[in-house]
Amino acid sequence: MWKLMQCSATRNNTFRAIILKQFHSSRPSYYSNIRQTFLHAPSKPGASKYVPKILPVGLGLASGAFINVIINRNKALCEPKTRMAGYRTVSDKNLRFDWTKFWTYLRPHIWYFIAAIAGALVVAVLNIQVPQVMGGLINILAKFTESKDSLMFMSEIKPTAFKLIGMYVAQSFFTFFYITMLSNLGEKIAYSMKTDLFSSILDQDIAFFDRNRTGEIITRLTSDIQDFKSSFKQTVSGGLRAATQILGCSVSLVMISPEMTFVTLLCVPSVIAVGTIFGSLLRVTSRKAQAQNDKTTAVADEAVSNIRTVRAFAMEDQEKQLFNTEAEKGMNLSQNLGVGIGLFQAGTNLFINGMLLSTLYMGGYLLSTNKLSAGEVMAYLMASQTIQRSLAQVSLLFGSVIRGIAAGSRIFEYINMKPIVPLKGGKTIPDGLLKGDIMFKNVTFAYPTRKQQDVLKNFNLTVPAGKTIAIVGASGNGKSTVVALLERFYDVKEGSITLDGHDIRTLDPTWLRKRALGLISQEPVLFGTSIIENIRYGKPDATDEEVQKAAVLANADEFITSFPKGYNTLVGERGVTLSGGQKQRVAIARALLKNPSVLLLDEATSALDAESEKIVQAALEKARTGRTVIVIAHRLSTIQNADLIVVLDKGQIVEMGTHESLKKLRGYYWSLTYQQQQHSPAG
Ligand SMILES: Nc1ncnc2c1ncn2[C@@H]1O[C@H](COP(=O)(O)OP(=O)(O)OP(=O)(O)O)[C@@H](O)[C@H]1O
Repeated sequence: MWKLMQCSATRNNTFRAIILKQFHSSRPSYYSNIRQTFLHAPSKPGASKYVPKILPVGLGLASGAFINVIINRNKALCEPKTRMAGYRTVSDKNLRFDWTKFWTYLRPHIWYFIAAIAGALVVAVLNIQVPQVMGGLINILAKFTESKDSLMFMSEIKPTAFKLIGMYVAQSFFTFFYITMLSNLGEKIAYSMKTDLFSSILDQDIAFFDRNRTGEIITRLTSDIQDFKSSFKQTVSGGLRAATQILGCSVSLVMISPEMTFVTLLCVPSVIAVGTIFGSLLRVTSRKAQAQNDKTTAVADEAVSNIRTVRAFAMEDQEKQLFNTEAEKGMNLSQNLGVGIGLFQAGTNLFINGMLLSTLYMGGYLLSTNKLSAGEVMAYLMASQTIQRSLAQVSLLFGSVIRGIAAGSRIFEYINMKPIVPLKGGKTIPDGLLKGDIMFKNVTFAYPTRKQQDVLKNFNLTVPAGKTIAIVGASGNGKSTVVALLERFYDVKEGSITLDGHDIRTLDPTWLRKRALGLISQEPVLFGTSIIENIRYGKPDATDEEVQKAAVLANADEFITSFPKGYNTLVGERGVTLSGGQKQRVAIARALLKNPSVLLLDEATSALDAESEKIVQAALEKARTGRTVIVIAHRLSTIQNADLIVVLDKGQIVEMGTHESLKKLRGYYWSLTYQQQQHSPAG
């Protein structure tokens, strides 16, 4: 060591400066990679102040979790009860990554992939060669530290310096090249997966949406796609580079000094072991933190989208408290992650410094015994550092791969999911021939999410074309279910439903919904665009005149034209800037625009006040002409003109007749509904 110091002192400071510069410059990007690998979100300024600097990671994570449990348990005992965050955490355990499917996304862009790999390999090969050329440069520097012949120095150093410059320029160019290729590839794959995923989600059965929360579905479209994309890019670029560099630099090390290589190799297994253990510990914490972030987002999402209910119940404080609790859990997990990352970085730092010192010591010894030149020691240092960095990167990539595979599995789960009721395919009835005869034959049905409970049992109903049938009954007796089955939102368990004698399962569902049926429900939801766009949703190719005609039929034209912007008035999110009656009339116009043969009115006026109901009712009266109509109703006023009234109880028809005949019958369920309505202002 002493000899090495003497050597360094006499040969000037250049050698030391170059070594230290190389050593330090390598670390910022390396550490930012670590953070990128384990943290999904960019680091928060100031977050590190919470992180204790030295703690064994297991102890840190475990004690953090223990303290959290104690704090949360005490809090739970003291805090007032508020709604639960009710967010279903999906287990990834049974999901499998579909490699065949992945290949179908990769195959069309295979040239980008090959180009990216080639570029990354060139960069890796250059990285391997740079230490050797740098070593040559150091040898020339060392040679001229004592002799002051600058002309000679310039001529000797020129070829090596130019070679090095050329290599650095080539390295920059190929780095740019492979990152661009990889970025294009990643974006193209992510785009295809995202659009396929969205398309698959929209194709799913309604039962799928009964089972899964909107927040969870959206997470797959956003953060899972993002995770998969970044993991893919990181794995291809980092993995390839790391593997090539480890291999290439190992060869260089052996060529420079087999003795020193042996000493270095002794450390490799421990580096891999520690890296892997840390990697998996941090990965688990990272996944927990990410899941907790999703949960926090879901709480915020529900509070914001239900702001009117929150305000009406003065629940702002409770919502804030719920959000704070979930956000705090997220913060605690992220802090644990921070402790782990801190320890990992500190440990890596210590290890790299130790390696540097021992290589210097050993290198100095070999230098003093003339077995190695200063340039060779320098080349050795650079190559061994490249290997250390690459090894650390491989262990970090391991976490990224696991995360990417988990995200990919979740994405493919939805993409590969086939709906029971397909959107398209089947017979259609030509326009002129469609009459609108409907028949339910011995229909038994249970919702897929509650298979044990038959909502309809041996349900039989005939609705002749052009007639109006009203279905009444107490709440929860299956009235809306009749409409849902006709729309084929679900398929019947037993029996069949026919339209003009055709089982609806043999008809094209898109044609059925687009052309044959028009559904108007109790709480119509509009899209946050203009009134004209909302009405045109019923028939995208409708002219402005057709839209206006439908609005006139729905008694909507008058109020629409009274707005300063008329049909171009924006209705706000879900139509929030329109009154209930106005929204309903826009929805009626939207349904009438497609000129359906069968009109399904699922309590279409029950959410309205008496005045609005009268206006909407008048609109519906006009719309009924020449159509088969099924009315689901609570109020007698809505069914006075029905040709037949059916009383439903626990999924079975218990009474059937005209308005007058049923009034006389006074069956239990009918009289219940009847009496209720007689005493209500709208009845
Ligand atoms: N998507 C669903 N998944 C599971 N069960 C459901 C679903 N929708 C309704 N149900 C159940 O089916 C039964 C019938 O519901 P349905 O909505 O048809 O009743 P309804 O007579 O229209 O009631 P209301 O007059 O209150 O609207 C109820 O017990 C209800 O809880």
